[in-house]
Amino acid sequence: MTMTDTASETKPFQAEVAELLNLMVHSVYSETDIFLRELISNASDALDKLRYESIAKPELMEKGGEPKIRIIPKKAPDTLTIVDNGIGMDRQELIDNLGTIAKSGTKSFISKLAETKDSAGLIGQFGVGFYAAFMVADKITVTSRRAGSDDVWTWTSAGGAGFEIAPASEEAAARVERGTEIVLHLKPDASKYLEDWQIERIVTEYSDNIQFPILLMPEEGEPRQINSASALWQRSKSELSEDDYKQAYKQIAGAFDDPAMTLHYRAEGRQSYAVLLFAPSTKPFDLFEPERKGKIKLYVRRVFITSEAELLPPYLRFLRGVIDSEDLPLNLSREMLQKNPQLAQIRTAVTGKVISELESLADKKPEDFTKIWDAFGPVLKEGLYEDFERREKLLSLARFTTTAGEKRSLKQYVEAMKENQTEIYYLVGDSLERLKSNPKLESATARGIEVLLLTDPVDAFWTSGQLDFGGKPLKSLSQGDVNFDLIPKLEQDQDKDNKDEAKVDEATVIAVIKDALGERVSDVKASQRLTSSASCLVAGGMGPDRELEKLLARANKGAGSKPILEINLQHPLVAALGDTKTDKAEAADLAFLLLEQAQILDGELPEDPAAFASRLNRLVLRGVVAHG
Ligand SMILES: Nc1ncnc2c1ncn2[C@@H]1O[C@H](COP(=O)(O)OP(=O)(O)OP(=O)(O)O)[C@@H](O)[C@H]1O
Repeated sequence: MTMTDTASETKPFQAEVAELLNLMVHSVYSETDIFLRELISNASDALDKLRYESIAKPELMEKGGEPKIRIIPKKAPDTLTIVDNGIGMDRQELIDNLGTIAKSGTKSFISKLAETKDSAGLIGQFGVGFYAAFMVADKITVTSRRAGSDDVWTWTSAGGAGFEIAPASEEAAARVERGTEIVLHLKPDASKYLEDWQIERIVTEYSDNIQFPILLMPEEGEPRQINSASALWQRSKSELSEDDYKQAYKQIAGAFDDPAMTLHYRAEGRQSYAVLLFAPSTKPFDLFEPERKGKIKLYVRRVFITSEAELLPPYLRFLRGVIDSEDLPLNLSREMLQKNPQLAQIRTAVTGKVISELESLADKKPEDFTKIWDAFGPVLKEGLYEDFERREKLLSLARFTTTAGEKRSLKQYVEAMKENQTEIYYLVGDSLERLKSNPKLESATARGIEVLLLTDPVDAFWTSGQLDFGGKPLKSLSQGDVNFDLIPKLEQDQDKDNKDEAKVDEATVIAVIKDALGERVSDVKASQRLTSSASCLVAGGMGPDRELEKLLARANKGAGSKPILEINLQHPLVAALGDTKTDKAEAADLAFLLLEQAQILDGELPEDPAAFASRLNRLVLRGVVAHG
C-alpha cells in the first residue's frame, strides 16, 4: 500500500453534490421516508451485483453469509444502521460513488429542485439515492469491504462541503465481513425512524418486493424478516392485486407516480421467460438524453444480470420493469448481450406484445392511453422512422392535434375525410399558435379539410419518409403541389371567392416576381393553398419538407435548397404587380415584400432585415402620399 492508500484524507464533494446536500438539509421535505427506500434499493443492487459476479468467482461468497439486508435501530445515541453483505466498495469506489453524481443532467435537475414544490417526485425521478439520507441524518458513517478484499474503509460526512475517507477501525472491519454498513446519526426530529413499527411501515410500503430478506433487528426481541422477498413477476396474475402492481412498479422503477399500463405475462414455448413491464404516467426528466437507453432489468432464473441489455427498442425506452429468462446462460457476459440470438428473439416478441397492449389500452381505456401518449408520444413517434415493420401499428396509435380538435387518431381523420379527398394533410412547425395562423392552411380550411398540426421536433423526421395510412398518403401542406379542385369550398367561403375575384394575368405577374427575386427562390407559382394571404413558401415536390430543411440548415447539414414562392392571384397586392401602371422599382419592392412576409409567417427572419424595413417604409409612404 502507498501512503495515500492508508492515510485518512478529507475530500471535497463535487460542486453539484454540495449544492444538492444543501438543498436536502435546508428544505422541508414532507417525504423524508424515501431515504430508507433509497438505501435499501442500493443494498439490494449491491447484493444483485455480488450474485452476478460470484457466478464467475464463487469464492466471493465464502465470507459474509447468505445475502441479506439488516436494519438496526439504536436509541442513545440515536442511530439507524442499514447493513448489506453485497458487493461492497473499495476506497476509490467510496470516493467516486459517494462524492459525485455521475448522471448527466445533474445541474439542470438541481436548479429545478430548488424551484419546485414537488421535490419528492423529482427526487424519485432523478434518484438522488444515497444523498437522500442527509434529510434525516446530520452525520453518516459508511464502512465498506469489497467482496473478497482485506481492506476495509470508512467514509464519514456531516454533509457540508466534504467527507473524510480513512481505514476502518479494527472493530468496524471485524463487523463488516463483506459489503456495506451505513450508520445514520439521526437528526433530533427524525428519531421516529427508530420505532420498529415505522421501519416496518416504510419497508412494507416501498420495499416489500426487494428479493432479498430484509431483517429488522429490534433493540428488544428477536430479529424478524419484514418483507415478503419474492420475485413478484414469478407469481401468477390471479394472486396479485392492483396495489401489488403499483407497489412493485414504484420499487422496481424507483418511481412515485402510478403506472399508466401494466403488462405481466409468462412466455412459454421455444423460450420461457416472465415479463413484468410498466408504462409510467409521468415523464422522467431524462427522456430526451441523447443516449436513448432503456432501463429494463434482465434477470436469468431470478439472478439480476444487467439493466443495459436494451431489451426494447429506443422508442420504448420509457417502459420500466423486468424480464426474467429461464433459458439464457447465467454467465452471459454483458458484452455478449447484443449478439445473443435468444435475447434478440425475446426483444422482438416483447416489443410486439407491448405494441399490442398499447393498442388494446387505447381501445379499452382511452384515458390511460392518453396519459401515456401525452407523456411519451414524441418518443413513440421515433418508432415511425425506426421500426419499419410496426409503422402502420404505431401510426394508428398516434394521436394528433388537428384543425378539427385534439387527440385525433388517423382512423378518425380518415373517417372524417371530405368527398374526393384522397390524402391526409399535415403541417409541421414550432408552435401550435403559429401553425394555426399559417396561410398554407387557408385553402384547406375554406374547404373544411382537416389538417394535422405537428409541433414535436421529431415530427419533421418521421414525416420525411413516404408514409401512408390505410392507403391514404400523408401529404405536407408545405411541400410540392396541392390540388383541391375536386373538393368544393364551404358555403360561406364561396361567397367571398366570387366577390374578391380579380383579373390578373398569371404569366405577367410571375415573370415580374421572378425577375425581381432572381436566385432567391427556385420557382414562383400560383397557389392552390391560399385564400386570403398574399403568399407562402413551400418546398419542391421531391426534396425534404420545409421544416426539415430548416432543421437541417440549422444543424448545417443540408444544402438548404431554395424554396418555391407561391402567390395568391386573388390578392390585391399580387394584382398590383400585374398592373401596367406599377413601375419597375415599385414592382420589385412588392415582389420582395411577398417573399419576406412569407418568411416571417414561417417564423423566419428576412435575409436582410434592414433592407426589409426600408422597403416596407417606402411602400407605406408611397401609399400615404398617394392618398394624402
Ligand atoms: N450499499 C451499497 N453497496 C455498494 N455500493 C453502493 C451502496 N450504496 C451505494 N453504492 C454505490 O454508490 C453509487 C451511488 O449511489 P446512489 O444511491 O447515489 O445512486 P444510484 O443508486 O447509482 O442511483 P439511483 O439512486 O438512481 O438508483 C451506486 O451506484 C453504487 O455504485
